[in-house]
Amino acid sequence: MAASNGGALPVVDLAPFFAGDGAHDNSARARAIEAVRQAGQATGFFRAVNHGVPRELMARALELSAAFFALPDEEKAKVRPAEASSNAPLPVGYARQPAHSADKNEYLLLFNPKLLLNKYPAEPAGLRGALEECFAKLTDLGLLMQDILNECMGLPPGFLAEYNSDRGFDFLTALRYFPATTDENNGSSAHEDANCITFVLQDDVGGLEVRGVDGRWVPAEPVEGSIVVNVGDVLQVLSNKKFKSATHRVVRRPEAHRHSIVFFLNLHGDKWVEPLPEFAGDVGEPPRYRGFRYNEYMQLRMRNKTHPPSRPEDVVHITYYEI
Ligand SMILES: O=C(O)CCC(=O)C(=O)O
Ligand SMILES: [Fe+2]
Repeated sequence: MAASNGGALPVVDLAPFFAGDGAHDNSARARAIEAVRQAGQATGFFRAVNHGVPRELMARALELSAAFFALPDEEKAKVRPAEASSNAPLPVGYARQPAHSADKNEYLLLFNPKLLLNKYPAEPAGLRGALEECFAKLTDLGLLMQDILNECMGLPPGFLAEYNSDRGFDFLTALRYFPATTDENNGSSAHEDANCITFVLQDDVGGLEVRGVDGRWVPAEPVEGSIVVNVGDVLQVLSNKKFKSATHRVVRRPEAHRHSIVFFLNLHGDKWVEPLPEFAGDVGEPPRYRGFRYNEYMQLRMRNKTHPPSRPEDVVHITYYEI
């Protein structure tokens, strides 16, 4: 059996971006930026190490999240989203994919804790704190990665930071995937993420896969302490498809629940998204997408989940805006 060494994904060492050893090592910095550029243009997927999120926090959050999902359904139902309309861009709290969905998982969704929109489980003690700490650390990592991608894309310094300066739409999900059955193992169907940049923390079960440049599925195996990073649709559109929104899926494994914590560095719903002139008119390339207001796309994507179309071709992807 092949070793699960995670060797298939490019590894990006972010140590030179943090204070301490190597912080002023410009060649290490340049290597990391080049590795992100190559991965971003090839598959949109890579693995980050020395990313500034403490290992202990990652392990603790995954363990507490597993303890929450192991609670009886009645307990979990206490944090179901309120029926009445909420100010949150997506329903917060606990949800299980609808029975008719091909995706077999359940999750807890939260927005930036500072917005006071979230619903937290009372149990297990410590889960709320761990998820809030993860949220803060992953936001910091998201902003760093956004600056790195800004440089990879050759944009003016601080361009993406200014374009995406509102942190009101970022969200985090803690997920549990059910064990595969004898006839079915879909955990999360092949998709691209709608947002800007996604980070995945996972337990040791495995099952996350990314579509390689040759179209084959490559496992993003768990490697303790590392974080899987992927580029989302917003950056694919801004870069006029020079940077790839990673196609990925989760395949369930038999005999084990899988847990992950996924952070989505997002974009405010009011923002307009279209190919930047640097990747279109300025370089004589036709725009590959028409412009759209981001919230329109997010709501269409949410509808895919709540009202899955019977014909797969009716599921909305970023191709919906393709010219
Ligand atoms: O759970 C994972 O590893 C990935 C989940 C995912 O792709 C998503 O929520 O968009
Ligand atoms: Fe995803």
